[in-house]
Formats: sequence, structure tokens, C-alpha cells
Amino acid sequence: MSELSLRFPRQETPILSLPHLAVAPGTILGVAGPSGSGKSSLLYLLTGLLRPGKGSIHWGETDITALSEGACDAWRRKHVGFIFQDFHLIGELSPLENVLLPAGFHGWRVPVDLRKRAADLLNLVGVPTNRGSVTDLSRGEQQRVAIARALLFDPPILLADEPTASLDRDAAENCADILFANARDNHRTLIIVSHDHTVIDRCPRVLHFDKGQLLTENEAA
Ligand SMILES: Nc1ncnc2c1ncn2[C@@H]1O[C@H](COP(=O)(O)OP(=O)(O)OP(=O)(O)O)[C@@H](O)[C@H]1O
Repeated sequence: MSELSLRFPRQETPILSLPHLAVAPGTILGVAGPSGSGKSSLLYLLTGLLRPGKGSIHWGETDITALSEGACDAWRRKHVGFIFQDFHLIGELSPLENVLLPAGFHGWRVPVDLRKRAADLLNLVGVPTNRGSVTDLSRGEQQRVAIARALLFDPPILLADEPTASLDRDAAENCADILFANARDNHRTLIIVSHDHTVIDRCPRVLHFDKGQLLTENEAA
């Protein structure tokens, strides 16, 4: 990614500027910084959910900033799992149906093996599969459903925006273990935004942002 800049309409100064960022496949990258420093915006830019005013974002051979909206959606479906800060679950659907959302609706004719994978992922993150709707779940359980959903197709790139924010210490550690193990064992890229130092401290490489600017970058020796 190079010379990236994001500005929302009627804003004079960009809310995020980043001269250059290179992330090799399999990298685990933490993103830290105070509230409003541009961390979520960075994740949205990296996946084409927001378009930069300036600059380009390449994933491998693909310049996602050059893709049409539809092509970018298709690229994202194939390559990216996204754990949103506010989960983006569908309230009237069950935990299992929410995890299966990336499979598309298609009348819910989901292949048996995919349904089993979704159930296995819910077990892995510790959410009961027998609830009628995700609105019956606690916020922490909803967060875990969002984590399971992002892992459904084992995406090469996983972006997580505060994935442990609603969890108690044990559950947070358990979910962080799952995300880090998935990245390490399967050589998946993990970019994780967090205020939780116990999560950030586990990242071998960390970007610290403030006011939309990259302040420091730390890399474990
Ligand atoms: N759609 C928008 N229009 C205008 N300004 C926006 C929009 N979305 C975000 N911003 C502003 O951009 C800045 C960065 O927001 P962002 O959500 O990326 O920060 P953050 O570091 O992720 O914050 P938090 O830790 O609170 O989630 C904030 O000042 C925010 O108010």
C-alpha cells in the first residue's frame, strides 16, 4: 500500500494518512492507538470497504483500488474474513445461520459439510448452536459468532476490529488463541485492531496510530 490518504466529504484534513505499508502473507499485525485515531478506517481501506482519496492498495497482484465496486466485493468474498467492531449479525437469524451468511442465501441449501464446519466453529468459540436467534445471546456470545463467521471459508486474510472487546478475560484469551493459532498454523494474514494490551502484546508487529498518523511501528526481535 502506498501514499494512502482518506478524507470524508467536507473534511479539510485527511482522517488517515499512511505513506507506505507492506504486509507479507502470513503476517500477524497489531494496530493500536486511541479512539478515533483511524484504526477501523484503515481496516475498511485495506479491504475496499472505503476507497482512499489518494493512493493504492495491492494485495498480491490485485490493485483493489482499481477494481469496480462489484469486482471488489467479489475479491473480498474470496479473500477476506472481517470481524466487525459491531459484529454485523442479523438479529432474527440463529447463530448457525449467521455463521453461514458468507455462503449466501440460495434458499439456505447449504452443503452438509459447510453446515458441519459452521457448527464446529461455533463449538470452537464456545457458542451454543441451539438458540433460535442471535438476539438471545449475550454481547460476548454475539462477538464469538462474528469470529466464527469470519473463519467459515478459512480466508487468507483475516481482519479483526476489536475482536475481544465484549469478552471477559478467559473468553478473550480463548478467542485470541483461536485467531493467532489460525494465522500461525495455516499461514494466514491477521490484522487485528485492539485496545487490549494482552492482544496487542502478542502481535509480532504493531502499528501505533494517533490522529490518523502512524506514530511508531514495533517489530519483535
Ligand atoms: N463516515 C464518516 N464520516 C466522517 N468522519 C468519519 C466517518 N467515519 C469515521 N470518521 C472519523 O474518522 C476518525 C477515525 O475513525 P475510526 O473509526 O477509524 O477510529 P478508530 O481508531 O477505529 O476509533 P475507535 O477505537 O473508537 O473504534 C474519527 O475521527 C471519526 O469520527
